[in-house]
Amino acid sequence: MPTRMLIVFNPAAGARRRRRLLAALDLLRGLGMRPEVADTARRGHATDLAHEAAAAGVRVVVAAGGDGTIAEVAAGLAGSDSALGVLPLGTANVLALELGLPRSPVRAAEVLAMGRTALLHPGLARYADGRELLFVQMLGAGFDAAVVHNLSAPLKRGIGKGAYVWQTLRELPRYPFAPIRAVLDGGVEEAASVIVTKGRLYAGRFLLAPGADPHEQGFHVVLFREAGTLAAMRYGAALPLGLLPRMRGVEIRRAAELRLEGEEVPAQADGDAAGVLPVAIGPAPKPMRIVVP
Ligand SMILES: Nc1ncnc2c1ncn2[C@@H]1O[C@H](COP(=O)(O)OP(=O)(O)OP(=O)(O)O)[C@@H](O)[C@H]1O
Repeated sequence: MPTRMLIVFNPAAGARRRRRLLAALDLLRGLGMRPEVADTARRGHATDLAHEAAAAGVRVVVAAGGDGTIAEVAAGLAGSDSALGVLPLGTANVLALELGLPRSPVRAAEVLAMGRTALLHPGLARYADGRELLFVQMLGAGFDAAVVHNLSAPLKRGIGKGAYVWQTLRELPRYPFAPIRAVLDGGVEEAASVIVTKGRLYAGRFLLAPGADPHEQGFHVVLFREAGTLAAMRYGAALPLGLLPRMRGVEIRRAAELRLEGEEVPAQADGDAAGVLPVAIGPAPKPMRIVVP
């Protein structure tokens, strides 16, 4: 009989994460479950591990890490019947917050043990060179992607979310704000930065797109119209106050498919660097199941 659950663990962030994983494992074993654990050895490894597990008929493959690990596991499960589980051990854990998953590893393990699933509709980004990238929460182009591209991994491990604040301050005076053309199914838009999102939240529990829902099809496209350091500072200050969606110069459109174009504009997907524009965005060929509370 195939294993019912594989936990794909990203050990890159050190000892504290391992302790949280062990707490979750204790709970699952106490309930008589025998999950297997596989550590990732490199970027992208979680996709291979998840793909092999799905091919072997593993019922639930759990991403134990942050949003990047979740996206990698989801990419490996795409098109299969295996469900995606989440143990939130990352820095921002946006998808976990979006789905209402508990932060405590023991409580999150209880959710996994219950095994209730819902449909998730990931997005698929297609690049000019034919490369495809699956994302579960968002794809950003412009300023926030520049922050992600230049973020120091050791600093992120050391001070967590503070690393984003630090890198934002470094990017503010130097990011060139090249214009972005967003070709939505309803028309063409211009913006300085764009975040294409499946969910409501951003950078943790901050509100970005109030009407979005990862269980539904389609995307909310957040357009940041104003370019420049001052505008980016205003947007950054509004985010933790929950005011971003109502800011002057911020507009939200809905789209089933879209294309983002721009000269040397960086992109990020689910918090990891994701190449440069142009990129075409649409739904993944098949929705997937995700374990939810
Ligand atoms: N063994 C490894 N060594 C180095 N990098 C790895 C390893 N395993 C995974 N990674 C990479 O680390 C990146 C970040 O990991 P992850 O998303 O789990 O945590 P995070 O970035 O702290 O969390 P969040 O995305 O929620 O902020 C992933 O995109 C993944 O590609």
